[in-house]
Amino acid sequence: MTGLMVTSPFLPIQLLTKTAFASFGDVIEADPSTMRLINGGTTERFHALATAEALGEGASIILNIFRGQPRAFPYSVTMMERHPFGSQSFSPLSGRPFLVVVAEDDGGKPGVPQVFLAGAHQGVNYRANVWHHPLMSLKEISDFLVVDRTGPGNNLEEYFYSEPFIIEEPKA
Ligand SMILES: NC(=O)N[C@@H](O)C(=O)O
Ligand code: NI
Repeated sequence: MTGLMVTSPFLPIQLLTKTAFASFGDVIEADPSTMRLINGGTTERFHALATAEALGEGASIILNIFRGQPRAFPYSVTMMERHPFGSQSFSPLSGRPFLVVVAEDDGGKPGVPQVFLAGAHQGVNYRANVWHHPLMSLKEISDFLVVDRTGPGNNLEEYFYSEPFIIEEPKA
C-alpha cells in the first residue's frame, strides 16, 4: 500500500560527533589522535582537523568573527543555505554550546534537517556545497571564529521549505 510518508516536523537533537557529522564536514576539537607536541614540548598541536576550501579563480580563504544573537525556541527551520564555492567553519569563542543544522542534498534541495548540539569545545567545518542553517547561537550573544571563502561568483544558495521544521529548546 503506498501512503504518503509523513515526517514529523519536530527535529531530534543529537550530540555532535565526528562520525555522525562525517558526511557534512569536520568536527574541530582537540582530538588526541591528531595531537603532536611542538615548540619544545610546550604546545600540543591538534593537527589538520579540517581543510578550508576556496574554489574558483581568484578565490581566497578569509577569517571572520560572527557575533550571533541567541535563537528563541521553539525555533522554526524555514530555510537552509549552502556555499558552492567554499567551505565554512564555525569555532565558538564565547565558551558556550551552539546548534548545528545540516541536511543531505536531495536532488538539488535539502532533505530533512539534522540537528546537532555542539559543545563549547567543538567547532564545525561545513564542506563546500553542504546544506546548513545559518548560525544558531544559544542563550546569549556569542562570538565565533568563522573561516570561509571570498572571491568572484555567488557563493550563497538558499532554499525555503514549503513547511517549517521545529526545533524545541535544547537541554544544553
Ligand atoms: N551569510 C553568512 O555569511 N553566514 C551564513 O553563511 C552562515 O552559515 O551563518
Ligand atoms: Ni553559511
